[in-house]
Amino acid sequence: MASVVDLSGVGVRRGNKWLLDGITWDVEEGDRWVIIGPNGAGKTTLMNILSCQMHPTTGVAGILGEVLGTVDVFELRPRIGVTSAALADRIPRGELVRDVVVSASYAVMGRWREQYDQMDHGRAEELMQQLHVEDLADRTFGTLSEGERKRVLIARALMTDPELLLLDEPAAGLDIRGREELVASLSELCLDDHAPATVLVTHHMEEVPDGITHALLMKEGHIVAMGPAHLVINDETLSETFDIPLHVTRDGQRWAVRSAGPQRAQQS
Ligand SMILES: Nc1ncnc2c1ncn2[C@@H]1O[C@H](COP(=O)(O)OP(=O)(O)OP(=O)(O)O)[C@@H](O)[C@H]1O
Repeated sequence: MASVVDLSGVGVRRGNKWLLDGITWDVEEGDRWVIIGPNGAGKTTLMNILSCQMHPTTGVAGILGEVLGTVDVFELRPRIGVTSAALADRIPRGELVRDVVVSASYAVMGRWREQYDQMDHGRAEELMQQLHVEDLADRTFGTLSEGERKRVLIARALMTDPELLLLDEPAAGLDIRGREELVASLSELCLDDHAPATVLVTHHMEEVPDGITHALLMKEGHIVAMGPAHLVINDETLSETFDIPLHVTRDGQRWAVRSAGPQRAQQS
């Protein structure tokens, strides 16, 4: 399997602070990673390196076989699909859903005069079906629920057939139904052999979809644990990551976590 991400000793420094420190990590084709960590752990900074929006201060960041700093990032970025809240904010609210998806072919937000061919439209239709938003194709983005928007953005991120898919807190701000529908869509994606290597960031174990193969736990800019998800995610590693005693359970393919502190001890 080829390396999609190959980080070696990556650090990012701003002022006196190391936002990332000594990150050595490989993502291979077919991998589906979840990155878990508390607020301020450095997850978004790491995603900014992966999406070629930021260069490391130290170390070597290999992305899709190229080394950041030695390659034109404008050639690399179209090979990477990204969804994030920051990106969602930049989508014009009056844009039709079908145009939000198809316009990714030209890496534009807000369709103007670009011409798309039948293949582009066919691909957009296929992805809207895959993400269960085909019935929303003629609605404007601004009229969608938060959960619907998130699924449309994933369809858009897949439009260019990326080799790496980055999902930064895809379920943030959703109610339980929205979260469950999104996690179901993400599970389908993660279990699809043809889907690109995927890295998903979340704070919540309940949002980890079926099909995730690996986990990277981080805090204060460094890695606490990483490896196959079923080996890495446990009471000890999660408690260390979040600095609080935690108890994690797995029911079927879904994870759940709760405090293992004094309250729980008193109840039992
Ligand atoms: N340009 C900057 N200068 C100084 N500090 C920064 C800068 N950008 C981010 N930070 C700090 O770096 C740390 C890591 O930020 P980052 O956004 O990567 O964390 P995160 O894990 O994504 O957090 P959250 O879960 O809250 O989104 C935070 O403490 C943040 O305040």
